[in-house]
Amino acid sequence: MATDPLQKTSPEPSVADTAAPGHLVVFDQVVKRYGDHVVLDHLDFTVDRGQHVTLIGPSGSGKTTILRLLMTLEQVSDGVIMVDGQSLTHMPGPNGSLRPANEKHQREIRKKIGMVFQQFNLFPNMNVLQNITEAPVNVLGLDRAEAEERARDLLQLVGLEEKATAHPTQLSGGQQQRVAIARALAMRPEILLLDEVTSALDPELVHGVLDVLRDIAHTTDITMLCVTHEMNFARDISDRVMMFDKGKVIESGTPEKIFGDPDHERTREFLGAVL
Ligand SMILES: Nc1ncnc2c1ncn2[C@@H]1O[C@H](COP(=O)(O)OP(=O)(O)OP(=O)(O)O)[C@@H](O)[C@H]1O
Repeated sequence: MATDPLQKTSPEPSVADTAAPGHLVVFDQVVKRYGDHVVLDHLDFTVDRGQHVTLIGPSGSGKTTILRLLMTLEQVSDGVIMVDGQSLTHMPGPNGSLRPANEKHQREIRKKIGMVFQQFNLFPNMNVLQNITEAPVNVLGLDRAEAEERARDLLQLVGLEEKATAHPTQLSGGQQQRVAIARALAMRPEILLLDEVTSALDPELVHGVLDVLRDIAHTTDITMLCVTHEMNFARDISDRVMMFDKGKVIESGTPEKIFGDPDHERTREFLGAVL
């Protein structure tokens, strides 16, 4: 019988084995600037373990930047990000001081986070199985046989068990994106970041990918942060929807509240344009 692909079977190196109670993700007065352009403006929000949070808002409001900061693809200009009780942005310095986190510190915390991008970013020279096992073997140090078993379970989860030896160019965009989802999950992340994962797909391929993600949202306890323009999907999977404008959360609430009866005029305008 296939094992649950999202169930942890062996202990993996973790920086926070003594996981702090409380919020899994904390943004505390986070500022991100590019030159004079303030993209995130003293942003505060939290995400609890197991929550599914969707970020919506106009183009350029800073949604992708939030995911890229969590993935440490970008660094904060100011403020603190905490993940599972540990600072992603800072580390202890001399004499009890704090200094900006270095790459090694961030790499350990980032093991808790997986991301799926708009462009699938699969390794073109590797087959599907190799794409999924590469990081578990090389980053987590997992035994190859165990990584392959995990990968096959995940291929079943995303409905691609027949494609293990195919190369990315032999797959449709929707299939490639489902491989990318399996690849992110193969690291057994606690947090899954989804950045407009269907935006690059032909319309007829969108449903297959969203169905897989709905399934994951409804059947696992993974925490999700999702940037999407698929409002029905957001409604289906979200515990909370956060509406962004100009680098700030202008309102936040259940999907029923935000999609049904938003408080903010800007939210009504935005939803009027996209729904
Ligand atoms: N590397 C960069 N250098 C300069 N400006 C950047 C960089 N990355 C992002 N920006 C700017 O930051 C702002 C926020 O970008 P971000 O991608 O986070 O927005 P978004 O809300 O995700 O938008 P979209 O819905 O269009 O993806 C934009 O004005 C963008 O041009």
